[in-house]
Amino acid sequence: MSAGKKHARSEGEEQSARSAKKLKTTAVIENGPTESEPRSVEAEKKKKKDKKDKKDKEKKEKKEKKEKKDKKERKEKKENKQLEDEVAGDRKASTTADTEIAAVEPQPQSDKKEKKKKSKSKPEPESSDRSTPNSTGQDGLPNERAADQAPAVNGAAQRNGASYSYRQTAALDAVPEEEIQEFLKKQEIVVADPCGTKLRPVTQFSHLPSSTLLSKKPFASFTAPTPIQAASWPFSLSGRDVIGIAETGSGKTMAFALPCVESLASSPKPKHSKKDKTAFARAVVVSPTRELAMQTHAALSSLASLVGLSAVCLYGGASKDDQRALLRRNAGADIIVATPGRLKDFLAEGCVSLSDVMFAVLDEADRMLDKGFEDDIKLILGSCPPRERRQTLMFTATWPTSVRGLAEGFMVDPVKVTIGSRTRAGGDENGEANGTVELQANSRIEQKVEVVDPRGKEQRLAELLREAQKGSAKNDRILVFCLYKKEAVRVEQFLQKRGIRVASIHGDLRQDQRTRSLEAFKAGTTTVLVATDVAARGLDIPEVKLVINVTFPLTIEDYVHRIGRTGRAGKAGKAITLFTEHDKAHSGSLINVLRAANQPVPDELLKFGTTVKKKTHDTYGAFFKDVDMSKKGTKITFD
Ligand SMILES: Nc1ncnc2c1ncn2[C@@H]1O[C@H](COP(=O)(O)OP(=O)(O)OP(=O)(O)O)[C@@H](O)[C@H]1O
Repeated sequence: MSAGKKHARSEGEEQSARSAKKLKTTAVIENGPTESEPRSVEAEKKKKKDKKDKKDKEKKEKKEKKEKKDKKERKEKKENKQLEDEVAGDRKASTTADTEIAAVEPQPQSDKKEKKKKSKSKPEPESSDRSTPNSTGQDGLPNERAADQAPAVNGAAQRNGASYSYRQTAALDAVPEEEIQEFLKKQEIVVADPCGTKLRPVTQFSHLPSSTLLSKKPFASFTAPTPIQAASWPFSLSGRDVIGIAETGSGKTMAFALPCVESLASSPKPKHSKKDKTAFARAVVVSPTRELAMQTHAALSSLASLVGLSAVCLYGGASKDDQRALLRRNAGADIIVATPGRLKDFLAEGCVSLSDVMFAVLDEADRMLDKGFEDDIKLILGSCPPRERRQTLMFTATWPTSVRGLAEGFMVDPVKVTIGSRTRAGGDENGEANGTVELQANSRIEQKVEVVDPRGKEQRLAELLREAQKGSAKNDRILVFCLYKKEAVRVEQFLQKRGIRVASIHGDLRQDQRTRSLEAFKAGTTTVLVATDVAARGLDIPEVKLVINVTFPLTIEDYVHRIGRTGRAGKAGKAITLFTEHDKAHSGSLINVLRAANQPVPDELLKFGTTVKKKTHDTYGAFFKDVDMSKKGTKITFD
C-alpha cells in the first residue's frame, strides 16, 4: 500500500469516526432529557456536550489549517527546487539550432516576464557567506568579500549561475559625488542602461570588491583602471550584459577578462562523466583573427591561472590533434578563446561543447557581427545556453549602426558603455551618435594624410621609412598596411630590395610563417612589418611608432583599427595615409574622423568631397577572414 493511500484511508477512518460521534451527539440533543432526569443534570449534560462540540470543531479547524500550510510549503519547496535545477543543470539541454534561432529573434515579451519572475523567486545566494571574511565559497576557495562592503547591487544570484555578486565597496561609497561626476566628464564616459541602474565607476583598483583573484594582485603593473574598465566592471561584475565601446589600445581585453574569471571562479564546475571525451568550456571568447585569439588567450590565461582555471586557444592553420590534446590535458578547459572557423569544426566533431557556457565574449564585436562572420556567430552563440542563462559581453572600438540590432538580439538588456567625445560631436545624451561623428580614432595618434599619385605610392613609402628611421630612430617599429595579399608580397619584396629589414603577415602565408613574422617584429629583429588587415584589429605590439597606410582599407572602421596599432595604453603614436583618387569614396568619412580628432585636413583631400557614402564594399568582412590553408577544397579568399 502506498503512503498516499494509507494516508487517504486513515483520513477517511477519522472522518467516519467523527461522523459517528456527531450522530450520537445529535441523537441525544434531539431526544432531549427524559422526564425522570432532574433539570439541572440535563443542563449540565448539554453544557458538557456543547463544550466538547466546540473543542472538536476547533481541533478540526486547526488540523485543516496545518494541512493547508504544509501543502503550501511543499509547493514552494518544489518550485524552488525546479528553479535551482533549471539554473544549474538545464544549460546542458539548451544547445542546438532552435536556441540559435531564438538568440537572434527579438526577445519575446513572455521571455522578459519569465526572466523577471525567475529573478524574483530565485533563492538569494548565501549572502552571509559572501560578506563574511574568510568564509568558504561554493568553489571551496576562501571567500574574501570584505565585511565593509555594501549589500550586493544585483541582489539575487547572477543569472548565469555565478555566485559572485558585485558590491560597491565602502571605499568607493566614500568618494564624494562631485569627484565621480568629474571623472565621468573628464573621461567622457556615457553609460546607457535600459534598466536605469546607477553604478559608480571603479576609479581605483582598491575600489574593487576584494576577491581571491584580486588578492593575487593581477594589476600590480598598472596604476589605475582605464575608463572602459572603470565604467564597465561594476555592470559586468554584476552579471549584466555589456557593450563596451572605447578607443583602440584602451584596455578592453582586461575589461572583459576580469569579470570572466571572477564569474567562473565563483561558480561550481558542472560534473560530467569521466568517460565523456567532450570538452565542456564555461566561457568562450571569439576573436576574428588567429593572432588576436592567441594574444587574448595569453592575457586571459595568466589571469585565470591565478585562481586555478585553465584556458585553451583554438585557431585555424595549426594542428587539430595538438589542440585536441590541449583540451584533454586541461580537463576540458574552463575558458576557450577561439577563431570562429576552428571552433565550428570542433563543435561539429563533438569534441567541444558550449552547453555549459555561462560567459560569452565577442571581441572586436562589430567585426564578428558583420556579414563575413554573422553565420558563424549565430551558430556559436546558438550552441551556448540561451542569452537569459549566460552573460554576453561585446567590446570594440567601432560600432557601426549596421550591427547594433543584431548585437542586441544576442543579449538581454545590455548596458552600453561608451568612452570618447562622440557624444559631444553630434550625439545625444545616450551616447548614440546622430550621424556625423560616431567613429572615433584614438586622440593621441597624430594623423597625416598625403594625397598622392597611385603610381608613386611605393616610392613615397620608401622615402617615409627612411625619414622615420633616421639616426636614433633606426630601430623604431613601423607597420605598413596594404589591402591585398599580392600587394603585400610586392611591397615586401620592394622594401627588401632596398635593404630594409622587413617581414610580412597576410593570409597567403602559412600560420608558422605568420607567427614567425610577428615574433620577429615584436622582438625588433625586423623593424618593418608589411601587413594586410589581418593585423588591423586588436594586436597589441609594444612600441609601434608609426603606421603607414599604403592602400586605404575597405571601410573607415578598418582605418581606425589599423592606425590604432600605435598610440596604445596612453602612449602617443603617428599614422600616415597615402590617399589616391581610387580611394575618393572614403574622403567624407576620413575627413570626419580627422576633424573629430582635431587633426589637419589637407585641401587635396577636401577636393574629393565631404559626403559620407554608404559602406562601399559589400564583401567587407570576407577580406581578412582567416582561411584554414590545411583544408582541402576550400575556396581561398583574398585579403
Ligand atoms: N589599467 C591599465 N593601465 C595601463 N595599461 C593597461 C591597463 N589595462 C590594460 N593595459 C594595457 O594596455 C594595452 C592595450 O590593451 P588592450 O590590448 O586590451 O586594448 P584594446 O582596447 O583591446 O585595443 P584594441 O581596440 O586595439 O583591441 C595592453 O598592453 C594592456 O596590457
